[in-house]
Amino acid sequence: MRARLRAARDAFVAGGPPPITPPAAYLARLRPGLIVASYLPLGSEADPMLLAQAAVEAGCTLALPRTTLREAPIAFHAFAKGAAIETGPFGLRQPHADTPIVRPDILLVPLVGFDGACNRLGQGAGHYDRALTGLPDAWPIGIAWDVQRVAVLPVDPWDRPLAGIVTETGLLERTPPL
Ligand SMILES: Nc1nc2c(c(=O)[nH]1)N(C=O)[C@@H](CNc1ccc(C(=O)N[C@@H](CCC(=O)O)C(=O)O)cc1)CN2
Ligand SMILES: Nc1ncnc2c1ncn2[C@@H]1O[C@H](COP(=O)(O)OP(=O)(O)OP(=O)(O)O)[C@@H](O)[C@H]1O
Repeated sequence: MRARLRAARDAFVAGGPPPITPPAAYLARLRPGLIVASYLPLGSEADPMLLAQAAVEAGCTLALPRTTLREAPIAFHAFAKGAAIETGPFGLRQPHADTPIVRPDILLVPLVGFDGACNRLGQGAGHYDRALTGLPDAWPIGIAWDVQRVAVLPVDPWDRPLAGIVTETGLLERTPPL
């Protein structure tokens, strides 16, 4: 399923990716001082840039994930405009190790696949599942292209669902809310 969804994502983006714009329910949650974790897209991943920009405009602090080994948990580092970015494992663009580690309030989450119940299929390393288990009060929203939607994803006990998913056509909200 991961291989099929990555191929669908590549084909979609090859046609010229549309922008993903911030939905009203996301904008309504932004408050000065909140920490919003974004990510820098890899390959054909959906780009959360416009949502990250809206967070900065609302006075939020941006954070980015940092990965060392596939086996190790990810950490979120504060990211200030103009701060240096380095290339890490898998070609990920990420903040330097010496920038402060922070605890996000809102997370823009990359994904390989999602379903109508806002279940998420990731890279298979458990990075976001583990991070979200440690952030039970945070609001996680997935960022994706509509072609990444499947009817039903298999759910494992450790899988963390998302509060919603934003695609190029709008916001899918989880019912009941997280
Ligand atoms: N842009 C982005 N940043 C992110 C993630 C992500 O999915 N996307 N992560 C989410 O957890 C974390 C990094 N974790 C990762 C874990 C495994 C692989 C991985 O196995 N990649 C495969 C195949 C990639 C492909 O074909 O698209 C590989 O390189 O072999 C990548 C990232 C944190 N930062
Ligand atoms: N809270 C956790 N603590 C320890 N291990 C975890 C936790 N959550 C997931 N894992 C481990 O991570 C591995 C990968 O999980 P899974 O395949 O569901 O990842 P995924 O859905 O691709 O999402 P992502 O990698 O982004 O979190 C599993 O072997 C699982 O045991």
